[in-house]
Amino acid sequence: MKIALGTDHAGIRLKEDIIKLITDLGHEVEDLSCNCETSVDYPDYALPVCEKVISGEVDRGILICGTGIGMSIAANKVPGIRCALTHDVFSAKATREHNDSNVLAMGERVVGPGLAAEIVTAWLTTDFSQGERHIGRVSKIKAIEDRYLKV
Ligand SMILES: O=C(CO)[C@H](O)[C@H](O)[C@H](O)COP(=O)(O)O
Repeated sequence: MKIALGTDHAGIRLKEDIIKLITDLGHEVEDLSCNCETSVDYPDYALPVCEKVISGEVDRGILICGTGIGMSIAANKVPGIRCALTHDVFSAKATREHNDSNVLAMGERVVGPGLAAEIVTAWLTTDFSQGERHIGRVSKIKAIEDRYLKV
């Protein structure tokens, strides 16, 4: 798969480890993160990653900020993005199986590099279950987007 990665200044320290991990798992990384530790604004890094996912240029996106919260809020404003803010391995698997999440958000101030690696590995190696109930629920998320896009 092709994975777009975006971090702000508060997620930058996890970046190199995550790039190496994704590459070691056999995937390609497009790094759209900030390049420095000066303060930047997370929506500016969430949006390009989400646009790549929506356009199909990449298969999935990973976003890292201090808590993962700002990135996930911004990402979930983009129609078609199902961004999961995830800080444990169980949820990383569940959100792929149940929600078919296409973006993962994590907080560098919340998880250490070891747990972050386990979360990313679980998220990248788990498929959507294709269960009928899950397909129906994901369709209902799309219906909510469609409703508000018409306004
Ligand atoms: O949006 C966030 C918090 O919900 C992100 O974690 C940001 O990275 C964080 O707000 C950055 O904080 P800073 O004090 O500007 O470093």
